[in-house]
Amino acid sequence: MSKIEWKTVREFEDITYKKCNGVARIAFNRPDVRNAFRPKTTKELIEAFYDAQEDTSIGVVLLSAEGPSSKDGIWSFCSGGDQKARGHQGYVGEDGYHRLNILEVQRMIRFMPKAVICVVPGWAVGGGHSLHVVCDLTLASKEHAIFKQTDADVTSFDGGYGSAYLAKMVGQKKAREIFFLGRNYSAQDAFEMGMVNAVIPHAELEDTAYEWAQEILAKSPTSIKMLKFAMNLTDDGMVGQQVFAGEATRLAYMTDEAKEGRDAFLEKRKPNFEKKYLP
Ligand SMILES: CC(C)(COP(=O)(O)OP(=O)(O)OC[C@H]1O[C@@H](n2cnc3c(N)ncnc32)[C@H](O)[C@@H]1OP(=O)(O)O)[C@@H](O)C(=O)NCCC(=O)NCCSC(=O)CCC(=O)c1ccccc1C(=O)O
Repeated sequence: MSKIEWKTVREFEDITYKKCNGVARIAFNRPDVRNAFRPKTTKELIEAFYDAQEDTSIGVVLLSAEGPSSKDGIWSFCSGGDQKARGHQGYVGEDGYHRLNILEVQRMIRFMPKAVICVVPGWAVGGGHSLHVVCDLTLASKEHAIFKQTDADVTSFDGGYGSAYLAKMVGQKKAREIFFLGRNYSAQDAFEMGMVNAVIPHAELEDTAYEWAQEILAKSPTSIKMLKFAMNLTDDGMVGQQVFAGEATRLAYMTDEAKEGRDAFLEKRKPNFEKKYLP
C-alpha cells in the first residue's frame, strides 16, 4: 500500500477537495456548524463531483468531512441543510434565489460512473443522512458516528432516495422508525440495520476508506461501473435504464459493426453487416 499523500486540487470555501493515487476526496469543511450545507456548499460539491467524474485518472470518490469542531471538539459528517440559510421557498444562496440543489448532488453520486464511498466521522443528520444513503458504500467511525433523521422536525423532508431507498436498504419498518421518531443510532446500530458496510476505529477511518478505494481500483473499471448501474437500475426506473443503456451504447461503439455503420454513412454507401451476427 503506497503512502497517502493527498494533493489539494482546488481551493473551495465550504469543502476541501483532494486527490491521491486514483482516489478523489471531497470533504465538508464547516465543522463548527456540524457541516451543515448551504447553497454555496452544494454548488462547490457539484463542481468537485463533476471534476472527479471527468478525471479519467480517478476511479473512486470518498465523500467525507473535516473536523472536529473548533468550538467543542465534536465530529460530524453533515447535519443537512443549513437552517440559517433557509428562506420561504428553500435554501437561499448569495444571489438571493431559493434552491433545492442537494438533490442534484444526490443524482451526481447516484449516476457517477465510479464508486462513491461515504466516510462518516460523526453526526450524519437530515440531508447529511440522505447523502450517506445514496452513496455506494458507507464506513462509519466506531466512537463518533451518530445517524439521525430530523427531516420531520424541521419540515424539510427527503421523499426520494433519503427515505424510499433507505427503506429498501433497512426494511420498511426500520426506515419508518428512523424518520418518524428521529432517534440517534450508533455506527454499530447502523451496521446491524444494513446501512453501513463497516464500523471502523475513528483513528483508522480515513486510511481504511482509502484502502477500500484501492481494492476497488484493482478491479476492472467497466465492471464496477456496469455493476453499479445494474444495481441502480431496478430502483431508478426509466432514468436507470437510460444510464445503463448509455453505457451499453458506449460498448457497442467499440464493435466492428459500429465502425461499419459510421463509415458507410460517411462514404455514402449501404452498410454491410454480413457475418456480424454473434452466436
Ligand atoms: C446535528 C445535531 C443533532 C448535533 O447536535 P449537537 O451536537 O448538540 O450540536 P448543536 O449545538 O445543535 O450544533 C452545534 C452548532 O451547529 C449549528 N448547526 C447544527 N446543525 C445545523 C444546521 N443543520 N443548520 C444550521 N446550523 C446548524 C448549531 O446551530 C450550533 O451552532 P451555534 O452557533 O454553536 O449554536 C444538531 O445540531 C441538529 O439537530 N442539527 C439540525 C439538523 C437538521 O435538522 N438538519 C436539517 C434537516 S433538513 C435537511 O437536511 C434539508 C434536506 C434538503 O435539503 C432537501 C430534502 C429534500 C428535497 C429538497 C431538499 C432541498 O434541497 O432543500
